[in-house]
Amino acid sequence: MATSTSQPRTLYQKIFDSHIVDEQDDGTCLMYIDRHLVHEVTSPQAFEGLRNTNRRVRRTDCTLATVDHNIPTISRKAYKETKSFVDEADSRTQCLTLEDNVKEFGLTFFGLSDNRQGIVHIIGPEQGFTIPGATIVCGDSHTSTHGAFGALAFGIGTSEVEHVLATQTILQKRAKNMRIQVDGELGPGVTSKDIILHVIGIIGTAGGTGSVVEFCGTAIEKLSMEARMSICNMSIEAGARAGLIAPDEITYEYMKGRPLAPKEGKAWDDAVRFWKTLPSDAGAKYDVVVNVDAKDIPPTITWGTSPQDTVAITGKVPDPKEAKDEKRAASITRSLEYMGLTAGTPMEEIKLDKVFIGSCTNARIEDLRAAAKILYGRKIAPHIYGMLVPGSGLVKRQAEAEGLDKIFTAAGFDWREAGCSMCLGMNPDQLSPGERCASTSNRNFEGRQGAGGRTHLMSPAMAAACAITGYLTDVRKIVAGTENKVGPSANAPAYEVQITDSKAYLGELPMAAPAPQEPAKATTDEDTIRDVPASTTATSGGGMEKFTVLKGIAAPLDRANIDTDLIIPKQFLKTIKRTGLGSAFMWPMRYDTKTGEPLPDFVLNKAPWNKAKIIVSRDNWGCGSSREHAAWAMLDFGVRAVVVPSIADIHATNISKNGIVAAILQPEEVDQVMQAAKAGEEVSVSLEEMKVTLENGASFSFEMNSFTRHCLINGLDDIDLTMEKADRISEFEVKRSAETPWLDGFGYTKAGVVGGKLEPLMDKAKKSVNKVAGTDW
Ligand SMILES: CC(C)[C@H](C(=O)O)[C@@H](O)C(=O)O
Ligand code: SF4
Repeated sequence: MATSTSQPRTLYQKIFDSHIVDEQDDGTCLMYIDRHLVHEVTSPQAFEGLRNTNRRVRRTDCTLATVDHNIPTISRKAYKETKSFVDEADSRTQCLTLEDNVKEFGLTFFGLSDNRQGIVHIIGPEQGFTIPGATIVCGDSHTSTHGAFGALAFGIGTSEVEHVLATQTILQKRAKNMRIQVDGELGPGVTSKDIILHVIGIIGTAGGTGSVVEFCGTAIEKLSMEARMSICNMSIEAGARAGLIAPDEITYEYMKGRPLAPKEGKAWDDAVRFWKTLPSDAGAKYDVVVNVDAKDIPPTITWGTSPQDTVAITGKVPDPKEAKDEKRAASITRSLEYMGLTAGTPMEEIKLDKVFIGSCTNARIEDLRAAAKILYGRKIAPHIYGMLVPGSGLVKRQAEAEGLDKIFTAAGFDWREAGCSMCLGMNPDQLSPGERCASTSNRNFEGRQGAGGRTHLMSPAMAAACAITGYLTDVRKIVAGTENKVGPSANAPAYEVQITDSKAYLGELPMAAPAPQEPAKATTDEDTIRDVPASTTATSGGGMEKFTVLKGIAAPLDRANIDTDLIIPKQFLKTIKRTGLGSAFMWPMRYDTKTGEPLPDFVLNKAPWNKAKIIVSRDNWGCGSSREHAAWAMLDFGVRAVVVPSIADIHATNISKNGIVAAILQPEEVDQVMQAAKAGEEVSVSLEEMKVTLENGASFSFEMNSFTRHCLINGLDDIDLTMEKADRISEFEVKRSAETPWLDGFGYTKAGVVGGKLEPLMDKAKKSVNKVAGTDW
């Protein structure tokens, strides 16, 4: 089915249309993928799949791998090899497994000995691997970050990672177009992080579900690339499939000279000419438009356990009595309890234990500069532990060249090595139960930074202000010297820092050649889920069983926004297998997080629901991370269907790839299924009739894309189906090479390094001076 190109189109539609390899009548498209980023958590099972089927990686030149989630952020001075450097056994196994896989499949890899290693969403843009107009995927939900370049970038699950590795394509349906327009001037102390938190507060964590969001307006156009990345990064927290910002002169200036960007000369000129055709046409239609006035955005933080729980720093903890309905009141009450907060408390009276400045949202050089501006000449409060984790080895080097590390350490921060760190705590950087943290990361879910930990999201400048007073703090007061808490020097001297060009280190090669590794040892399932009692249900273990009609007990999980961190928390993501995760399903709600003992009152621990085949829940089921482990845990527990009013996009794909059906019903219909589930009645889900039926005869229809239904009913592996289209993919590649040749092949040469030393790139670096104290926001 050809798409008409005569109509005005959005940026999203243009990129989508130009990447279609094949389209079926039901709108399912085979989309070509230009760039694939790979990390250690979501790739082991995908490589195993390739190995089991004797498949190779189709485009090694378009695939870039790094380690980021599991690695310790302690000094690497003593690093010799991963085997002895990563203490925790399961983390070590995942890191070593990736090292083995990149060797076996011939991929470019930034390992622990490479200065270019870092969080996957920081290194892609840094290297120029992220390119306007491209399609970019990674087994990670924050792939949306790369949309800041006008690239269509989205997170995928592990089955899709395998699909992309094998075929360089992915199956996609067209999303809705949503425009979020932010016009006007931002107030003092307001940053791009405040913009995105404010927007999520308005539209909610499901506001963007099924849509690709384009951010535009004068406030967005003025932002730097790094600030734009923070916004697109968190579009996944708004439920969007992807976030986009049209490329412009700021984009081209950022890209120029990066190792993998088109080289200056004809290649560069051709690429820029092409990129200039990408912005949305005048008159392009959007399904939803949200307008925001920049002056209405305050410095914004979160108070609760969802990124939509936002409040101005000058505000108060919300009162459930003022909630719009009972469901919202119940959810506020639950969040307040978890967060240890009392309704009506002024936010600035809330005392903190830790401050984390890091993550793929806010660990770039400009974020560090913003924090340094506030911290210069000041000390963090005595009761605070402050952790500063640069997003990549190159960001770290850059910060050190500018003297920022000295500002941080003089203030009392711990200056670490690059990685995801306490954003998610898959490594040792974690909150202890009850600890409260000001964090520049993107998720404040229950247990996100450590079981029982409490997270308040905010910008780097705000986090720095919080570190100084030890309380949630309005950064504007620090700048004005009017804060009234523990004493920073109100008259901290103005400080000027030489800011070197942030491309100065891009040509660098690894610190040392990694030592040869022994093959990785497989983690046992017992190791991975050692604290959890065994599942009472049979383990199906991966594969895709046919689905026609399912009848069984439905377990009621009567709450909205059950995120994938709740479905399966981080400690269970360290497995390199797909099986054995059933006993970890819904772990934070199912077990006492301190003792690991099952909570007898939790529905999945009680008959008859401990044998549930169906889950009934509320809005936005499966939001958050792209971890397919959530689907594997459900399957292993015995769940083959979910009945919900809405479901997050990536999770929906993940469960369908594992033979689990999502029946999306109207909220009132879900109410009835919920009642039946609570009564312990059996529910039937028929994919043949596309109906959910209750024991009392009530029956509700649901819809599903016909290709997904066909695969589910027949238990088909879509990699096999795509492999049949190999000729079409090859034809597409020939066309791509002719039209956009800069997308082919890796640009790494030794050009950036002469005799082991940096080329004059460093000398060429523009030097600029930036005031780092005062009010120059
Ligand atoms: C581990 C990975 C699957 C996950 C994601 O998809 O987002 C992680 O990066 C996160 O932030 O929760
Ligand atoms: S959100 Fe956190 S854990 Fe996920 S990729 Fe970003 S830094 Fe890593």
